[in-house]
Amino acid sequence: MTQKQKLVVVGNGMAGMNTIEQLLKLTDQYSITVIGAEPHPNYNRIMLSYVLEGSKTIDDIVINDRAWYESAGIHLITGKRGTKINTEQKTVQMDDGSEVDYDRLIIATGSNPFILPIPGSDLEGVIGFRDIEDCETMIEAAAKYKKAAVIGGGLLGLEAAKGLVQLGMDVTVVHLPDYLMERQLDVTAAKMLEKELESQGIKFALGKQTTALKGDTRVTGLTFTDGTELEAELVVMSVGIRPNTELASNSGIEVNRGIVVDDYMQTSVPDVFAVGECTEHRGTCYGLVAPLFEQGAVLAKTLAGVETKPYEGSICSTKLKISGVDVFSTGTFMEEKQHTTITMHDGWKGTYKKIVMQDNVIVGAVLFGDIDDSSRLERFVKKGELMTEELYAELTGTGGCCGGGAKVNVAAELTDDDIVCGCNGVTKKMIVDAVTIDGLTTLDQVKMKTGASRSCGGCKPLVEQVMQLVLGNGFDAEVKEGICGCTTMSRDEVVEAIKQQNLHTVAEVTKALGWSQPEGCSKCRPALNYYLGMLWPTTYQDEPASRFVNERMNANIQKDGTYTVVPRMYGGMTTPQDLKKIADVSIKYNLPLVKMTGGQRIGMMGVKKEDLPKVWEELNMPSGYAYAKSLRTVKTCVGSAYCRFGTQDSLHIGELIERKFERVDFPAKVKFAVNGCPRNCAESCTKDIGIVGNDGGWEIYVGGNGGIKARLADLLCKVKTDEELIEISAAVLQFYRETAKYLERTSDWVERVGLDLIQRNTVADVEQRKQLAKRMDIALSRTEDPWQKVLKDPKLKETLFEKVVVTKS
Ligand SMILES: Cc1cc2nc3c(=O)[nH]c(=O)nc-3n(C[C@H](O)[C@H](O)[C@H](O)COP(=O)(O)OP(=O)(O)OC[C@H]3O[C@@H](n4cnc5c(N)ncnc54)[C@H](O)[C@@H]3O)c2cc1C
Ligand SMILES: NC(=O)c1ccc[n+]([C@@H]2O[C@H](COP(=O)([O-])OP(=O)(O)OC[C@H]3O[C@@H](n4cnc5c(N)ncnc54)[C@H](O)[C@@H]3O)[C@@H](O)[C@H]2O)c1
Ligand code: SF4
Ligand code: FES
Repeated sequence: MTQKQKLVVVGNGMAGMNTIEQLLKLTDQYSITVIGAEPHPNYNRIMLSYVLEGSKTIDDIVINDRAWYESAGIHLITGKRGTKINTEQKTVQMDDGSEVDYDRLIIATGSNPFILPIPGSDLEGVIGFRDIEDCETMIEAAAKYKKAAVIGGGLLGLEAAKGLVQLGMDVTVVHLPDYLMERQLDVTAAKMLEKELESQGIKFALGKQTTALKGDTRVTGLTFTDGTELEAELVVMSVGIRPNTELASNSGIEVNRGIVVDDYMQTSVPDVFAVGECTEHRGTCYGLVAPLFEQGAVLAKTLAGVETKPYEGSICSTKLKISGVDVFSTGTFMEEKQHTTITMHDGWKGTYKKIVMQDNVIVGAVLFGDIDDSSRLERFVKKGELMTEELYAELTGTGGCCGGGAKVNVAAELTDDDIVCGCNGVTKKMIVDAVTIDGLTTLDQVKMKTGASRSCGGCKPLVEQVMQLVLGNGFDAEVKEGICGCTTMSRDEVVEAIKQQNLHTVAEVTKALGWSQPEGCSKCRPALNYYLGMLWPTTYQDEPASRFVNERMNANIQKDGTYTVVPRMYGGMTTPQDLKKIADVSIKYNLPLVKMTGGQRIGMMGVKKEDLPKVWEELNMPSGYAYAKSLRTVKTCVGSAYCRFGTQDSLHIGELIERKFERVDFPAKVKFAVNGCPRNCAESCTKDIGIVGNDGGWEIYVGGNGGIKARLADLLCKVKTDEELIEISAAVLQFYRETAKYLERTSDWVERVGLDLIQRNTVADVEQRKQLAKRMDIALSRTEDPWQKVLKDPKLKETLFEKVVVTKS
């Protein structure tokens, strides 16, 4: 067997990983290692704007999760920075001193936000907006502070400002020129944009140059050259980016503004390539994904030894991702002497269109208010389309017997090679083939197969139009919710098919049910693993590779790559002996923080991965499952044992419940609370199951949630005895296991299936209730403490937790 060549990528971002995805489609000749400075797997940086404004979560924006790297055989090193390349010996050194050797190397280190070198720029509360950490800092600041300033009214600054307004902050955008987005818009469009954004709550300070930031430790305000000042407790700098060239320049690789590359993304040093925002190609550094993915396509082919056209540079188009604001710009948008323009400005409707031509060739455009023509204009600019009478009539809506007006079917007009999704280089033919050859019928499937609409999402309407063109009435944009893009089947259809066809592994399911990609994806694999375990509780062999990283590691990974260990404390109770053990282990392993959790137990933060098994062994306490879709905590009040108001023994019942239902898998995490009386000190109303003592027995509440979407629990029933309480709790939990969608919290589940159905099955129909409770007991009979399981299995311990020391061979 020939030895695979070693390919190392420094930079686990959008350009580097897109190149690797494209490379894997062409060849398996490389053994790949990826070094990423951030603690996360590869995520969609573009979507950070949506995370900030609250419409997406961090989980939603992960492009390739850790399971993807594992299944692609890629060695992923996160939380480490490449510091120096020895181009003679072909090694990359990392900031912890370890090394990795390469045959070929890709530098994909992206950019750094430019921070204005003015007094006060190092104060607390002054940040750029580039990564998850910045996003989290802003979200935290918005919870504590009121006034924010965003310096720089470009794409990033405006999206940041909108996000902060959504988070409730009073936001002023401070911009140097006297109109916004001057790098993408002309004055007319920029003024229309300003007006629209003002109506959405953003304030503007235009034509202002910041001289200093004020404050002792935390920023309190800005001062400007004209002597005026602005109060701000958070300052976001979005005044442009600088290619991150540090690694290359430390290593003797030619750097100008960016890392200098040729038309095949080769740097000045043999076998060292660069891609993405860190590069400079023919004198240009790019700051949008579409050009970076075009570079990646050329580089992937070069590395795979597949013939490729050279990369000759890109024409950029931009769209602002703020809902309710349609603005687009492509190519040359500011006319000069040599240009002619067509301009249409409708002040009443709030629309603006400008098309710029040179020698009759369309070279650029700006649209505001109505951007339906954006894809066509982008295409015309890329192709250098000539303006004709017909085209003029179409674009201005002035031609035809009815005075124009009829919308052109853009999808029909596209040629096979026309790009539909600029971000991902997806052509019309690729989408048509996905529908006609692969038989795909939903947008999610086409997105999964081709990548179309996976990044900024701006092309979604056009992708749908192309699908509509091919499928006609067979295309329904509002199709039923499939469990992911690998299938059109809903959760219920999948579960039913697993039962009917007696399927027992994830691979069997994806094969038998015709998944579009046999290995599944990060969305469906964990779901199938759960459904299979729920349906075949005594025989199913859990597939750890199909679980999220926290569940595979049995601990919660934190943003610096260390883990949190939370031992079980039944009913929120502990002993002096256990407390001493926690203290001793925390001191021994030098843990930076020991924290009381919201669920009445203790979190030991900052445990190194390789120390996890030792910590578990020395604690010798059961896992608290703080990382799992399982029973988390049973919060209790002191109840009748100690409280003078208490009528019921909440401590006893809380402990009983936690011991009974721990360890079994649920569709999502489950939290309980037990209270000794209706004063409700342990807050039953926001728990998945809340139990409240009353004089004659207990009240059981379901579907509460105190998290992102708060919901008060509904009263399910009142019972008299502890036995009834336990049996109904078991029946509710099992009914939830059997009918909820994977990741659906009880709060959403109760609203979807209805309290009535839950009451009928778990309270009214006693026989059904007993059957459910029995099935819960069967599921519970197979559980085992996961920490002990690892400790008993040296091989598992080694694969999951031994420190990977990368040495030069
Ligand atoms: C909030 C936001 C919104 C955006 N919206 C859009 C949009 O709508 N449309 C669009 O086209 N573009 C958008 N962009 C720009 C787009 O995200 C970037 O063009 C793209 O991410 C650049 O890809 P890259 O791989 O070159 O760099 P990055 O994605 O930044 O990846 C570089 C990675 O390398 C890591 N790294 C750096 N140095 C080292 C080292 N020495 N060792 C190891 N790792 C290292 C970094 O930590 C980073 O994870 C947006 C950017 C932001 C921040
Ligand atoms: N929707 C999108 O396509 C999108 C969204 C976010 C970010 N991005 C990309 O991220 C990168 C960073 O975005 P950006 O907006 O920071 O860069 P940018 O260079 O596009 O805009 C920076 C803006 O800051 C202004 N500025 C410069 N110095 C200033 C000062 N001292 N005071 C006030 N204003 C000043 C500039 O005039 C400019 O308009 C860009 O490459 C951008 O294309 C794209
Ligand atoms: S809920 Fe009732 S019993 Fe429990 S601590 Fe509060 S007052 Fe006492
Ligand atoms: S154009 Fe951005 S995802 Fe398609």
